[in-house]
Amino acid sequence: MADSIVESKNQMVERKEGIQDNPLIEFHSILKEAMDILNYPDEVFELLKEPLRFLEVKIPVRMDDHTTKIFRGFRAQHNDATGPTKGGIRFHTDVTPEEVKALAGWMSMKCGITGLPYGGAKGGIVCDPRTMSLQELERLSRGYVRAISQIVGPTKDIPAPDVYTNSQIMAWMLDEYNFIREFDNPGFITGKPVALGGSKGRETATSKGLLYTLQKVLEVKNLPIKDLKIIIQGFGNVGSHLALYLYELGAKIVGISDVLGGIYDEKGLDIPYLMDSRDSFGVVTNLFKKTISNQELLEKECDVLVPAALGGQITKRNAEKIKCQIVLEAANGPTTKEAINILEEKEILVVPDILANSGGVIVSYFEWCQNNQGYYWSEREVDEKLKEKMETSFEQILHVSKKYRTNLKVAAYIVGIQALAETSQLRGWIKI
Ligand SMILES: NC(=O)C1=CN([C@@H]2O[C@H](COP(=O)(O)OP(=O)(O)OC[C@H]3O[C@@H](n4cnc5c(N)ncnc54)[C@H](O)[C@@H]3O)[C@@H](O)[C@H]2O)C=CC1
Ligand SMILES: O=C(O)CCC(=O)C(=O)O
Repeated sequence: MADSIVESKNQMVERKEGIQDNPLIEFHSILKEAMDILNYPDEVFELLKEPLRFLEVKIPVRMDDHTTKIFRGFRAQHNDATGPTKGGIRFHTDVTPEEVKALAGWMSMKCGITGLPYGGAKGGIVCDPRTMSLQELERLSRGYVRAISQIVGPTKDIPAPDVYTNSQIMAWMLDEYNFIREFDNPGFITGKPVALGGSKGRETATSKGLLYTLQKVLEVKNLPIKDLKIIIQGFGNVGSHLALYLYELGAKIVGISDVLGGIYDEKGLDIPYLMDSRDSFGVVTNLFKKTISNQELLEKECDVLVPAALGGQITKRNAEKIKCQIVLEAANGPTTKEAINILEEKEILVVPDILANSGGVIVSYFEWCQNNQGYYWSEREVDEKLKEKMETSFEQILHVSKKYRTNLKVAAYIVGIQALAETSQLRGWIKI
């Protein structure tokens, strides 16, 4: 969710254009391909294909009209061999158990790739925060924490923001947790406001990480960033900040979109204006008369296409029509395995989510470290450490992709799986 929540009820009709395949099946299929290359026994696949723990809860919330609504929530903890589990919480009408399980698995991969002392987790609540008041959202956030409090905590499982959640929601969740556990460590949750122990640089960390990854890719491809034509799907926390960084470096952002549709201008869009004009849910296209659909936007010609909204956006149904040189996966799971194969045949490079968008969890880790030591870093320190981790992870995955002659997606899984398999073996859970 974008930076702050304002109390606005978005009455516009949402155009559901995403083509959502089953993300858990997606996770399994690439997991299997990577395991086959590693020649790991089936027991490793059996261990990693589903989370070790999955909790489904019902959250009764008193609504402003005095009725009680029961919300469905989930928390999946994929693997805690390496350390506590870690991952965001999504508020969305389409959240499903399969999606949360896949997202938790992807979090494990990210933590393995970047060498964080965590396994993956993810949470979700089936709700439409755009139609709820601030008070209803606060009661829902607090209710969720009460419902999952037994299985989370600063040394067990550490939540963070994801789609349609933000630092204010993290603050309410922290406050509720501190009621339940008296005063526990603020490291129970990350992505908090800086005034409550949040890290400088967390708000923009995912976008910064994407920028550092893209810069490495462009270096390899010998492409200057200036005047590159870029399209970004999704203009929330991740998409909008990335757009601004690229715009400031001289790239031409020719298209952006939000849940209502897209805008496109081959002369380039005024990103600072769009940033100032978007609402707290990352919606800005409602201010324009001439819009196109999200699917049309994805199919426009550009150099770099950045899906930064939801999963399952580029599939076998539209991959043939994608016209770019690089797909930079900012969202989790935006490109299906079948689509990646089609894009590869078209010589389009797919930079995988579990590498490219790991800046968020990296700075969340920095936030947790700062909370644990009670000593806080400058934005510059955070940024330098983030850049170093992003670049090292990219180099490692590039190396593995060359070694095994495979694409970056499978290479990223290989690195993530190896890290998890090593700690799981050391604990005596599996034998590789
Ligand atoms: N926030 C973070 O730190 C991280 C986020 N991600 C991933 O990045 C993606 C975006 O997350 P945030 O920017 O944080 O979310 P956000 O809630 O701030 O923004 C979401 C954006 O996507 C748009 N959107 C929603 N549904 C859409 C649809 N069907 N078609 C097109 N646009 C749609 C919204 O209008 C909004 O502009 C998600 O996939 C998330 O899991 C990944 C790593 C970390
Ligand atoms: O910051 C975190 O801990 C998790 C961020 C997240 O949910 C993600 O990378 O998908």
